[in-house]
Amino acid sequence: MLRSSLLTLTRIGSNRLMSTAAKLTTVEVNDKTGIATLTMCRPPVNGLNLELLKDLSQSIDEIESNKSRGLILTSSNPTIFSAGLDILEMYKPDKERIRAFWTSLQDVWLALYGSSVPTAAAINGHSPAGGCLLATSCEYRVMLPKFTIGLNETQLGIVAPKWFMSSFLSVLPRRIAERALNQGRMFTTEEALQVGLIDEVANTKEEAIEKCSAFIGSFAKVNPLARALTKQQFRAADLQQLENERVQDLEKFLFFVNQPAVQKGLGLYLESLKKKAKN
Ligand SMILES: CCCCCC/C=C\CC(=O)SCCNC(=O)CCNC(=O)[C@H](O)C(C)(C)COP(=O)(O)OP(=O)(O)OC[C@H]1O[C@@H](n2cnc3c(N)ncnc32)[C@H](O)[C@@H]1OP(=O)(O)O
Repeated sequence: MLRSSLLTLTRIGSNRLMSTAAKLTTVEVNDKTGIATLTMCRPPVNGLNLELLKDLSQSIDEIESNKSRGLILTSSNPTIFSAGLDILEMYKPDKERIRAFWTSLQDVWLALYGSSVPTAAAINGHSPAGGCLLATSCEYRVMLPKFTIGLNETQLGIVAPKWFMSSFLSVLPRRIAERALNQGRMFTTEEALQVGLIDEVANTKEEAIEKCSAFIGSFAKVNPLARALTKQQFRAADLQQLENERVQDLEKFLFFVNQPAVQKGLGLYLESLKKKAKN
């Protein structure tokens, strides 16, 4: 792969840092455990724009092909895991770019939810909407206290697609998932633990990464192929559904996002975020 040949390798202690210039993600492989930490680093809030999504896809592919023992997804921002989709991509969108944006989001979900390696999210900050999608696409979640996580789309007047729901439903009981989605509910760390949206709480990012590593380490004595095929069988129907409906899903998104009422709602929401940021 072209990107692999451009890859620069730097050593930090027992970790190999794999990254290219101007990237919005870094991948660090721990030499002792063989586990890769994939860090999102797009200031100010890790908003998922086209470039970050492309970087995430490439990094996930890289981790798969480098035969890492597992993948831990986290953020370089100390208070935000990811603010979800970058609303600026959807507000007054550019025709070509928004197609590429949604297609890249589909790619990231297919790669992460369907990844053959064990995956865990060290959720070191707020994780609304698309951030929650990434976290629930992983097999295990460890979150720091005093943050929030959830699919808040209905609060913005938009609808989470079926595949967002698949990830959510792979973690939560149907009744809780349905109510939370309908309400656009954001869970505090404590509430998320109580309902099972996250698996553990950690006090620091380092501790969260350790707990994620311990989860991945729990597969050490399991045959990797048997584990990967078992995971993929569990997730096959969800993955296949999006694979089969990718084009329709894109067209549905484009139709919906271009509705004047949706544009108006996104504009107002952006304004409220900006006002809040100023105060
Ligand atoms: C339309 C068709 C169907 C689509 C289906 C799928 C749809 C959506 C999935 C999504 O992911 S939509 C995005 C949902 N995300 C949110 O609602 C989160 C909004 N953000 C926040 O709640 C907060 O920013 C935060 C993440 C809790 C962080 O708070 P903090 O106080 O630390 O930072 P702020 O001051 O609020 O923000 C700083 C800066 O970032 C801008 N910003 C924040 N979030 C977004 C975002 N998602 N997209 C674009 N920009 C964002 C915010 O406006 C500030 O900007 P400036 O004023 O500094 O320019």
